[in-house]
Amino acid sequence: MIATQELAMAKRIEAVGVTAYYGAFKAIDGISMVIEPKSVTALIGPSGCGKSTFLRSINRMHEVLPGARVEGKLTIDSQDIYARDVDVTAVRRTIGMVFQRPNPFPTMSIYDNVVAGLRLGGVRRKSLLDDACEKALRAANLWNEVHTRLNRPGAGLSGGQQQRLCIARAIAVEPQVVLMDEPCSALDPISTLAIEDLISELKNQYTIIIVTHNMQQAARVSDRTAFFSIDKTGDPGRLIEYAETAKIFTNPSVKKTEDYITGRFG
Ligand SMILES: Nc1ncnc2c1ncn2[C@@H]1O[C@H](COP(=O)(O)OP(=O)(O)OP(=O)(O)O)[C@@H](O)[C@H]1O
Repeated sequence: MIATQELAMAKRIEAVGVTAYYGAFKAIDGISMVIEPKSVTALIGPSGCGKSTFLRSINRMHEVLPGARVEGKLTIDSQDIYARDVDVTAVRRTIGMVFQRPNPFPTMSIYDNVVAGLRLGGVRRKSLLDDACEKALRAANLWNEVHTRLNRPGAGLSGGQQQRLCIARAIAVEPQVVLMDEPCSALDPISTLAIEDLISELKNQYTIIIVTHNMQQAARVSDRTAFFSIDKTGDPGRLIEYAETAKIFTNPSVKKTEDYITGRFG
C-alpha cells in the first residue's frame, strides 16, 4: 500500500502505454511519457484528442465514471498508482486538481474552502488550520486580497480570485502534483496572467500538468509540451510529439505538430 508520507515525496510521473476507455470507446491509446518533477508540462491538441482523459487518469478520476477504465501503467516515483493494493483516496489527496470553471464550495467561507481538504484528512486544531490557510492563500497570491474577509463566502469573489482560491484549496494539502484542466478558460486576460504567474511560481515546489487550448499560454508557462492528436473522429487520441516547449513551438520534429501549432488544423 502506498502510504501518504511516501507519496508526499513523489514527484516524477511516468506513463507507460496508458490507454483509457469510456465503455467500449477507446479515448486514448498507448500514451507513454515521463513528466519531470518541479516542472510545468502542457498538454495541447485539438478538441477530443484525450487531453482531459489522460489528465484524469493521473489522479484516478477517470475511473469514477461508470464503464470507464484505464489500462497500462502510471507510476509516481516508481510507485504504480493503479496497483491493486493502492489506497485510491491517498493517491487523489496527493494530486491536486484545478478545473476549467472555478468551483469553490458555494456555501463555504473562503477559509473553509481552503482548509476543506485538511479537515477531511482529520486536521482539527485551529492553529494548524489557520497557518495552512494563510500559507496556501499566500502561495496562491490571494492572501492580500482576502485576509480581511476570510469568513465571507468564496462564491463572492471574482472569477479570477475564485480560481486562485481553488488553487489555494488544491495546494493546502501539500500535494506534490497539481493537475490543471484549462484553468484559465473562464477567465479574463488579467486574471489569466495572474494565474500564469502563479503557475510559474508554484513549479518551484510542485510538478504541474496543464491542459490548455491556448498555445501562447503553453509557450509562456510550460517547460515541456505534449502534443496529442486524433486521426479522425472516433479514433483514439495519441501522443504525437513530446519535447521541450521551445522545440515544439520553433522546431517540431513531426509535421502534424507543425501543422497544429501554425494553425493549419485543429
Ligand atoms: N464522459 C464521457 N463519456 C463518453 N465519452 C467521453 C466522455 N468524456 C469524453 N469522452 C470522449 O473521449 C474523447 C476524449 O475526450 P477528452 O475530453 O479527453 O478530450 P480533450 O482533448 O480534453 O477535448 P477538449 O479539448 O475538447 O476538452 C472524446 O472523443 C470525447 O467525446
